[in-house]
Amino acid sequence: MNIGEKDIGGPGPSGADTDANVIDVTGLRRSYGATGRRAHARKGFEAVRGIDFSVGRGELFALLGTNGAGKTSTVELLEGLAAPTAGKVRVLGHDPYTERRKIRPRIGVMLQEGGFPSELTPTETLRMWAGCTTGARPIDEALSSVGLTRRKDVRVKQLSGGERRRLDLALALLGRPEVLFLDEPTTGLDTEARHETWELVRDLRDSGTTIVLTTHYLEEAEELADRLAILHNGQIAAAGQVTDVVATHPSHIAFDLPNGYHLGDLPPLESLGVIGHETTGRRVRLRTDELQRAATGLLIWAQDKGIELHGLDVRSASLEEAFLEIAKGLENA
Ligand SMILES: Nc1ncnc2c1ncn2[C@@H]1O[C@H](COP(=O)(O)OP(=O)(O)OP(=O)(O)O)[C@@H](O)[C@H]1O
Repeated sequence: MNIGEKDIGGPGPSGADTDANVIDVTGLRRSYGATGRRAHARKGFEAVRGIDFSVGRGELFALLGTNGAGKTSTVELLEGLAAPTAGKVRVLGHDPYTERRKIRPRIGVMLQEGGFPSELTPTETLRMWAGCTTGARPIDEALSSVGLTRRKDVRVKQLSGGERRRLDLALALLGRPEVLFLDEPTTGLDTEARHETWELVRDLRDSGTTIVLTTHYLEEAEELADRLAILHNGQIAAAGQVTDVVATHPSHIAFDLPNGYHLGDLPPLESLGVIGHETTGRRVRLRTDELQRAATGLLIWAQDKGIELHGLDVRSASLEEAFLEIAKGLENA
């Protein structure tokens, strides 16, 4: 069976949730080491500082952030592994901490480190896990859904890093979760294994599973996320669809200035909507919020002069550039 087939990711048993939102987070805070006693009250360290977001049914929502931004601290609250210091979390209409027994059978969690016994085979590992999973899928189906059928009787210690991550995913999917939490699912994988995992995740989303993904890889969020939030120092620095987050940052045009021409020979840069430029040797880089206007003006100029712009590169900001600018802006704030 393929992971994309409808019966694995689709909504499971119905619960208290009737809204379109599967996850709702309001004013969420989490502190470590705080004590509540008045006489010796200690504030502790606040890792999550009042965040709000929601995730709709069937959406793939990515939480991005630098090291220590508060991603894991947030996701643990969604998974019901800890209680918030303040604010509210609802997953499938329930408080994931106080009503964990209600939501646990309906969520799947892929942690950063699976840590299963290395002497067992994937089949044995899944069988052991199935024993404590409500409504577990057949083991062979779970193995084939992540492409591990051929490796099902090899010891875990002999699996590659990518195969182990796929076994992690198979465990998270064993109970046919409605909501899946993926904590850095491709860290340490090579490019090919990463792309294979992306295919599996896309199939799951297409089959209706709601997915919360944390990742360091901006390209991963760009490839997979319907919406994302960038966390920085426990707060949301930017949020929305990838195109929204990227659209607030300048696009780039780069080209080699033809021999015999100088920067001053170009049309006035402000008239092209250029907001910044730099040159390295003959290479010119322009920044603009009006990519079409700037590119058109430049190309018309080149055509009129009868010259070819070698090495021409015209592109919108990438998520990585937007992310770096947001982080830099916050550091300087
Ligand atoms: N148990 C803890 N006690 C005290 N501080 C903690 C604890 N766990 C995390 N922190 C701190 O809270 C902050 C947020 O950590 P968190 O692990 O949530 O970040 P993250 O975004 O997941 O980082 P990474 O990408 O490195 O995994 C960090 O400064 C971290 O040192």
